Amino acid sequence: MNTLEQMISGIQPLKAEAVEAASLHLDSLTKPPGSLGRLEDVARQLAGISGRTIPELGKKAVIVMAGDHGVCEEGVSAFPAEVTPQMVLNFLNGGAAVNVLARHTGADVVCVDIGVNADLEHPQLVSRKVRKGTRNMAVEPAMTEQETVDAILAGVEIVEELVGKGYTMFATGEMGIGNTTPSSAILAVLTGTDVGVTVGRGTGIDDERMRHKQTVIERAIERNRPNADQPVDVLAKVGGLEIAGLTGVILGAALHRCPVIIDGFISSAAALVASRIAPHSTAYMLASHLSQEQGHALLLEAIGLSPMLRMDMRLGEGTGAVLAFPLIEAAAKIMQEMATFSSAGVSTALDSE
Ligand SMILES: Cc1cc2ncn([C@H]3O[C@H](COP(=O)(O)O)[C@@H](O)[C@H]3O)c2cc1C
Ligand SMILES: O=C(O)c1cccnc1
Repeated sequence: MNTLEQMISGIQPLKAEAVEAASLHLDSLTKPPGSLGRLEDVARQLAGISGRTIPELGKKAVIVMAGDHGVCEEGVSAFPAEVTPQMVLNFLNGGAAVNVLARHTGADVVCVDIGVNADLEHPQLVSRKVRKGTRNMAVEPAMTEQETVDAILAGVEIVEELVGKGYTMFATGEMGIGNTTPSSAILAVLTGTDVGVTVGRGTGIDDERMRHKQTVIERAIERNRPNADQPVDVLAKVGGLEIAGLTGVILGAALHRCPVIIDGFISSAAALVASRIAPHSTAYMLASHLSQEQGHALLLEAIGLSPMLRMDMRLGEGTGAVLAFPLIEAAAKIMQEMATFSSAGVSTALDSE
């Protein structure tokens, strides 16, 4: 994999024959047709992704991309930027919410420094720093196009390495104080929606600060004039390093025919960009939960995804996505373990033979 263009051209649609074969298998199992609802949709999707009627899942990882944001200078978050590197150390020591939930669901946490504004060293840290934080997008473009492409390709490469180590399923996670601000900007630009609708409370800002956050985002869009038809331009001008890295993770998962579970608002902004860069990539995505962040429902709708869980969470880190892992695995087990009408000697519906 060399360039963004080569990578994009490698992303293929789902295998239609495997989806069809999975549908037939689902209807042969000892249950009324369709009665397992969205688990059946997931089973069909897993078949189309892997090309195997009966999917087999291996190791799973949540990739937590961490980066800082120049726009924090404008006072858009309830927390100071120093929290980003502090939380990275917390991830590496296993103490953050995503670590607990990933342990609970049997997933590994892969923590990546893609753009933290601090010198970090730790044996478990994946160091892929593109630069120390973005520039303040309210003043100038957050990143150059080259920095943006470098961050995307870093995400693709991390997935590639994990695939080589036997990982078959990925979840997106992120840490970056201020990152709901670029996420709202991306949503506004790529969907042509007013910032008043896409802005949200993030870590918990009050009404006054949220109005200020809205004007900061509006100023960033006005100053930088991102081209809505060029998703990489949007990502560069009003995005973030961890968002670009996650766009790469999602594209990398699609390239390697692996399911990728999308977390909350920020991860979904990365997914929206991925869907605009490579429309086939959406078929590899599963939306885990509906975040409380205003704008998340609109964001998922813009990608064409429907969330599996409603837990009123608004944390990020990949916390919602790792909680959805067992549901995906449950769908695969239905395909692997359920008896068919003929094997179990159960009568089929009245109007069939
Ligand atoms: C201790 C702490 C842990 C977090 N883990 C995720 N976030 C979440 O909050 C940030 C986005 O919200 P905003 O745009 O308002 O800054 C991101 O870092 C996101 O991952 C956290 C935030 C804090 C304070
Ligand atoms: O939905 C999210 O990912 C989210 C929402 C608020 C703050 N941080 C993350």
